[in-house]
Amino acid sequence: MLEVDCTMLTPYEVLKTSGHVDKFSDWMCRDLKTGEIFRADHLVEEVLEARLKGDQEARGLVEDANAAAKDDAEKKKRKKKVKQIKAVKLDDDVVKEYEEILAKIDGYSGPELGELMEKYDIGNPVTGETLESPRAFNLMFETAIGPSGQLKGYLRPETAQGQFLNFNKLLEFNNSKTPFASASIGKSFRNEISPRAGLLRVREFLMAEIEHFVDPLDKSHPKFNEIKDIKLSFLPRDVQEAGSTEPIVKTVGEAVASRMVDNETLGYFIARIYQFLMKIGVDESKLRFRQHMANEMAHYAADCWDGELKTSYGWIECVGCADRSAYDLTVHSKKTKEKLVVRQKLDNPIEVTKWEIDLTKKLFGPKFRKDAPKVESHLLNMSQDDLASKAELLKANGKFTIKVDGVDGEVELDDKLVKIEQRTKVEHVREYVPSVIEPSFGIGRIIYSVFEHSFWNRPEDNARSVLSFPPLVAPTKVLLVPLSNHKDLVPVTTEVAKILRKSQIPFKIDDSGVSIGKRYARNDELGTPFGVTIDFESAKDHSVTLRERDSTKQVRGSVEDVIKAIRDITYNGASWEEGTKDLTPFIAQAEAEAETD
Ligand SMILES: Nc1ncnc2c1ncn2[C@@H]1O[C@H](COP(=O)(O)OP(=O)(O)OP(=O)(O)O)[C@@H](O)[C@H]1O
Repeated sequence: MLEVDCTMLTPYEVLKTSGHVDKFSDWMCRDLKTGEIFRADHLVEEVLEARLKGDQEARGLVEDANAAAKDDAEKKKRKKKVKQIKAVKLDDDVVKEYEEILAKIDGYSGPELGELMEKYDIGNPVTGETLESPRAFNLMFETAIGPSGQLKGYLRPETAQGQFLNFNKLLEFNNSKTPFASASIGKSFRNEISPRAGLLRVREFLMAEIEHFVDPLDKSHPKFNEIKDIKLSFLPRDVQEAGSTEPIVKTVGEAVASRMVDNETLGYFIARIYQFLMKIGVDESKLRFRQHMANEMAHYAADCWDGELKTSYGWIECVGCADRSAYDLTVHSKKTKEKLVVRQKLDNPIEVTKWEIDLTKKLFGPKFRKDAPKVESHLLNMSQDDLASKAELLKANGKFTIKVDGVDGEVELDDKLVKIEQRTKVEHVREYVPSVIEPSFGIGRIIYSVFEHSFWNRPEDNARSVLSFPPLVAPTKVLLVPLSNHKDLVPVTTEVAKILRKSQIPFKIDDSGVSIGKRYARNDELGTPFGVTIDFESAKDHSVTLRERDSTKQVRGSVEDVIKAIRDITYNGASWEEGTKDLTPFIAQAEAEAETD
C-alpha cells in the first residue's frame, strides 16, 4: 500500500468531473420566520424519535420521557432541538409507521423527506412553524485559486480524488499490475448544514482513506481465507427496507457466499476494519455494519457498508467501505483524455468484437470549422453502448445528432462523415479500468467512540473512573511512582526512568506527595495501563512492582523483566497472564490499603 499526500485545494474541473459539484449535497429546509436552517433527514428523525418517546410515557412505559433521556448529552441535544417531549399516546398504526420510517431514515430523497414532513406535520421542532420544502445544499467550500480570482476551486471533501489523479504513477510503482492500493491521511472539509455533537460532525476533519484497485472481473482477495471465519453484525439493505434494525450475525465468508456482501475484496476490507477497531479498543457489542440503501448511496458507489459505532448519540457512521466500481477513473479519463487503465498481457490471445468509428477527417474542417477538434474528440471517446445506438440510427436514417461540450446546439453527422462498424480482432493484451474498493475512516468519530467505549466506573467506588485504553493506544504506557519522597528512592527512580526512555516506552513520573492510591486513581482516569512502583526493596535489589490498571493486579520482578513484560503486552500482543508469567504475584499491604483509600 503506497501512502500519498495530495493537495487539499482542488481545482473546480476535478470535482466537477468526479460529480461532487453536481451531487455532493444534503437536504436542508429553512424556517422563513426565524431564518433557522435544519438538515431535513435529521429533523424528521429527531421529531419522530421524540414523538415515540412521548408515546412511551403516555403508555406508562417510562415515567418521564424528558427525564429518561439516556444521559446528559442526549438531554442537551433534546433541549436545543426538540423543546419538550409531550406525553401523547399515538395510534398503534402510527407507532409502526414511525418505526419503519426511522429504520430507513438514511434512504430518503429530498422530495420524499418533504412528503414525510407534510404528511406527519413536521415543522420547526421548537415553534412548530411550517418549513420550506427541502432543498439540495452542496457541502463543498468554494474558493478562488490565484490572484485573478478566475480559477475556481474547492477544499477537498474527501482525500480520494487526489489518489485517483495519481493513478498512473501509482500503477507504475506497482509494476503495472493490480491489485494494489494507495492510502492517504489528511484533512477534508464539508460545509455541514448543522455541525453538532462535538467531534462527530465537524466542518474540518481528519480522514484516512484507502483506495484498493482491483480487476473488475476478479474481485477475489488472496488473503480472504485468513478473515472469512470472523463473525460480524450485518444490517443489510432488505432488513432496513422491511422497517427493522435487527442485525444478522454471520461470518464474512457466509456474507460473501450468499452475495449479501458483493465480493471478497469488499468482505476482506470489512473484516479488516473490524480487526482494526477491535485493536484500538472499540466495544464489539457496539459495532455493526450497515449496508447503504439505494437512495443513500453516494453517486459513485456500487455497494457500500458503513461501520457504525453505538455511542450516547446513537449509532454513528465511523468508517465507510464502498465499492466505487470504475466510476472515478472512467470519468477522469474521459475528461482528461488520459488513459487510466491496466494492460494485462494475455497468455492466450482472445478474439474481441467491438464497435469502431472511422472519421472522414478531410470533411470535418470545412463543415465544423473551429469546433472540428471538439466534435472529433467527442466521437472518438464514445462508449460502446453509444456507438451501438448511433450505428443503428445511421443505418435507419443515414444520420444522427450529438451534443458536444462547448459547442452550441446539436451537431449532425451523416454517413459521409462517419462510419460505425462492429469489427472482430485478436487481442494479445487486455485493457481494463480497475474497480476501486475504498475503506474510509473518520478519525475524530473513531477516537470519540473509543473514549466512550473505554470509560467506566469502578463498581466499588462510583467516583473512581477508568479509561480502559488498550496499552497500544494509550498515550502514556507507564506511570512511574516512587512510594514516597524519601531520598533513598531517587537514584533507582532515575535509573528506571532512564531504562524506560532507552526502551522507547512512553512514561510519566508521578512523585507528588499524595497517597499512592490517589496517584494510581488519577492515572487510571487518564488511561495509563501500567504502574511501576518503586519502594525501599527496589533501592536494595532493583525489583519493582508492576500494576495493571483495569484489574489492579500486581506482580513483582526485576526492572528488566518488568519492562520486558510491558513491551510484550503493549507491542507484541501478549495478554497480562502471558506477559507476566515469569513475575511473582504481589500484594503489598500498604498499597492494598491505599488502593481502597
Ligand atoms: N462532518 C464530519 N465530521 C467528522 N467526520 C466526518 C464528517 N463527515 C464524514 N466524516 C467521516 O468520514 C467518513 C467517510 O465519509 P463519508 O462520505 O462516507 O461520510 P458520510 O456518509 O457523508 O457521513 P454522514 O452521513 O454522517 O454525513 C465517515 O465514516 C465519517 O467517519
